Amino acid sequence: MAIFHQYNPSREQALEIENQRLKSLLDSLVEKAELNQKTYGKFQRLEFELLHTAHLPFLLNKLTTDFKQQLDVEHISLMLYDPYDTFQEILESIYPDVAVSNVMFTKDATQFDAIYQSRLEPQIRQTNRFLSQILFSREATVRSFLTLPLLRNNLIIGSYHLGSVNQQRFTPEMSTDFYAHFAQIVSICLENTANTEHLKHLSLIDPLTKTKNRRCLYQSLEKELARADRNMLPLSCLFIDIDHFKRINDQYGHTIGDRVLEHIAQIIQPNLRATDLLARFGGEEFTAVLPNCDEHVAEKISERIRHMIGNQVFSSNDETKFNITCSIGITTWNPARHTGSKESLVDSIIRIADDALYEAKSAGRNRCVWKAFH
Ligand SMILES: Nc1nc2c(ncn2[C@@H]2O[C@H](COP(=O)(O)OP(=O)(O)OP(=O)(O)O)[C@@H](O)[C@H]2O)c(=O)[nH]1
Repeated sequence: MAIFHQYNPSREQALEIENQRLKSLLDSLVEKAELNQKTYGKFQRLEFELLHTAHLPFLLNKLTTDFKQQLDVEHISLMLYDPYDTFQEILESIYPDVAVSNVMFTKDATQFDAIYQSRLEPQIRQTNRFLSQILFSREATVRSFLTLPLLRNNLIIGSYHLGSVNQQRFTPEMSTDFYAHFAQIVSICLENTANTEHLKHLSLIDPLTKTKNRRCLYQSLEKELARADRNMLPLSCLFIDIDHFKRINDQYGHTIGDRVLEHIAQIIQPNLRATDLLARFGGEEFTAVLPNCDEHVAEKISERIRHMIGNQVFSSNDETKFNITCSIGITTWNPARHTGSKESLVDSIIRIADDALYEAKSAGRNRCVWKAFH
């Protein structure tokens, strides 16, 4: 028996409507997938850029400044947990000339509680003016923002904040999956870069006095001499040595001797400019490199340092007061005058400053001697 379906216009119509509905659903899914693909590609490019940024200040500036456009926000800030000043030490010691903007450092982990309460996950806000003023600058107009906790091994290491003038930029229904993944990469990059840079920093400083060490001195002196040569500017070098330091150790003990050395570095440092370099050459001997400084200024600075050290009153463990003196050897390299070979210039300048120091010691100590570069 043959079965004939009767033509049913309303059924056809319903199918057509259903067909249209499915088609537009499919279109919107395709559109969403394409958008996701685009967003995925964008975040991948950002993450790739981060992973290839080896220097801390450039990484920070990338995050807070360069990425504004790619992340489609007007304001970005970063708060880093820095209980031991590790980040700040790296920036100050390795990159004193590079400015970093919109980065806050905190020793107080409870500051992150104020941002995240107990939920350490991406959070979108639209009306929290109080928090937005803390996270971004006071003047910034922020109508919606996203806060991303930066975590390593379940511990917070920082917080990354994206702020928009547009209230619809971050809405509660928005998915934050891509941002959460991005925050993980940011955390890894920050931690890795900070660790590597911290090791670099430690390899260049003297642990006792926190001045630069001899390795750093040689590296910097080479660079500074090349710069002085390019700019035709004089460069002076000071060798500062405490007189009869052995007696301090013998009389008051090694710990007091160490404390004196720390103190001496603190006395010398404020007499130098930010572009000068102070290093512990070894033992009780410090070296200062003074770019763009002729012999007259170098002698004045040396005399001031010598007086300040001589006037300082030190105390032993049993509160016995004592003074110390120092001798300073100085030399100046002037590219306008010294047109000879530049080979072993670093060694020569150190040798001549050291010779000048030897002369100061031989002449009775507690004095500055300038010796011409030859
Ligand atoms: N406390 C302490 N002493 C150190 C350190 N490094 C070197 N010294 C001491 O510094 C002293 C240097 O002695 P000398 O080289 O004889 O020089 P000086 O006694 O300062 O005599 P002059 O330099 O000739 O005036 C030695 O006793 C070293 O043990 C250190 O890191 N801490």
